[in-house]
Amino acid sequence: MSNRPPPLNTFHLIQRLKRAPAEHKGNAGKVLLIGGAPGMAGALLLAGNASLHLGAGWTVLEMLDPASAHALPDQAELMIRLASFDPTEQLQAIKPDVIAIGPGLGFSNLAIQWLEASLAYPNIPLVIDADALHLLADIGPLMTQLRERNARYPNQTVLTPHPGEAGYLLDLSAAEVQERRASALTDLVKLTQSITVLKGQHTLIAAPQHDMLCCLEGNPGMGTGGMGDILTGSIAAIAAQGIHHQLNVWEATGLAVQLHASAADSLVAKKIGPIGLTPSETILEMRNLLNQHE
Ligand SMILES: NC(=O)C1=CN([C@@H]2O[C@H](COP(=O)(O)OP(=O)(O)OC[C@H]3O[C@@H](n4cnc5c(N)ncnc54)[C@H](OP(=O)(O)O)[C@@H]3O)[C@@H](O)[C@H]2O)[C@@H](O)CC1
Ligand SMILES: Nc1ncnc2c1ncn2[C@@H]1O[C@H](COP(=O)(O)OP(=O)(O)O)[C@@H](O)[C@H]1O
Repeated sequence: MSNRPPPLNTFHLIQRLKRAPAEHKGNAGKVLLIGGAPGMAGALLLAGNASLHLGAGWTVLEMLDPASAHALPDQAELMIRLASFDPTEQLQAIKPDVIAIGPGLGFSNLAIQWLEASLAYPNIPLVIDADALHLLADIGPLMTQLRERNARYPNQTVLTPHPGEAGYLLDLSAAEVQERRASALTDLVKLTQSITVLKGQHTLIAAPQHDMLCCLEGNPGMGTGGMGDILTGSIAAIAAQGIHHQLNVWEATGLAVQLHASAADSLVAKKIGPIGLTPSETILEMRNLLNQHE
């Protein structure tokens, strides 16, 4: 008998995202994405593109790289601005419905300040990925802040580590995490008290209030830099729509994980990959799947 957790089965949730005729961008929510330090602006742009194409009402990027913090003519929908030096004040001004932080964030003082301010921002979905996970592992008070946030606002915070990041949080190597993925995820949930997505082949998700589920879709074509960044933007966009469409953060996370992996499978079935499959192509296929099932 297999010990594998039950499979993710989320596509029935897509109906809840169906838009009523009078709906407007306010009903689809405002996503704020934070990251894109020098050399890694692409990570934040990919997350932003995923948020845009997965249906967020507004997608705002706080870009840490000054050279990249300007509007892009071919992606004019993205509201790209230079990351403020006063994150708390900026969050009060933007009033996001969902925050996602980490893609290409780096480890600067400003990155730390943005993570502190995001953790302190009350009671909205918060997705923490990539370099922000390293900061949580390295800086004890940030981990304490995360646990306090989860005690106050349960089921609102999502962590999306790949095996390397999971190992960093647990003081294990990526290989050790891979040897015992399910128990590593249980340890991560205990440590962080968050909805946690352990990425890699057969992505696992679990939370303090939810049993573990396993994504059976996905393929090695997904091993391309930026593929995780688009998952972060997708979770944020679906969680943002979920606020007015009765989809909670656990459901939004599961749906994004399954859509992401299924989109990659669908592209491979069309011979677009596995070799050379790109995150940008995967975003567009996720949008196709979302609208097919709507
Ligand atoms: N266009 C851009 O601007 C992009 C910018 N990006 C940004 O760059 C920053 C750093 O990200 P990164 O990709 O450079 O390295 P990072 O993810 O910290 O570590 C990689 C190591 O982790 C492990 N590992 C990972 N997956 C595994 C698995 N399934 N199974 C097993 N192990 C696995 C593996 O460790 P190993 O096995 O080698 O010990 C691997 O070597 C971050 O901010 C990101 O957002 C990127 O998103 C790319 C596009
Ligand atoms: N062999 C595989 N099978 C299924 N999914 C995979 C495989 N390799 C990578 N993935 C998926 O691709 C994504 C890679 O994310 P991540 O490592 O964070 O990328 P990046 O940091 O470059 O954005 C994750 O969602 C992971 O589950």
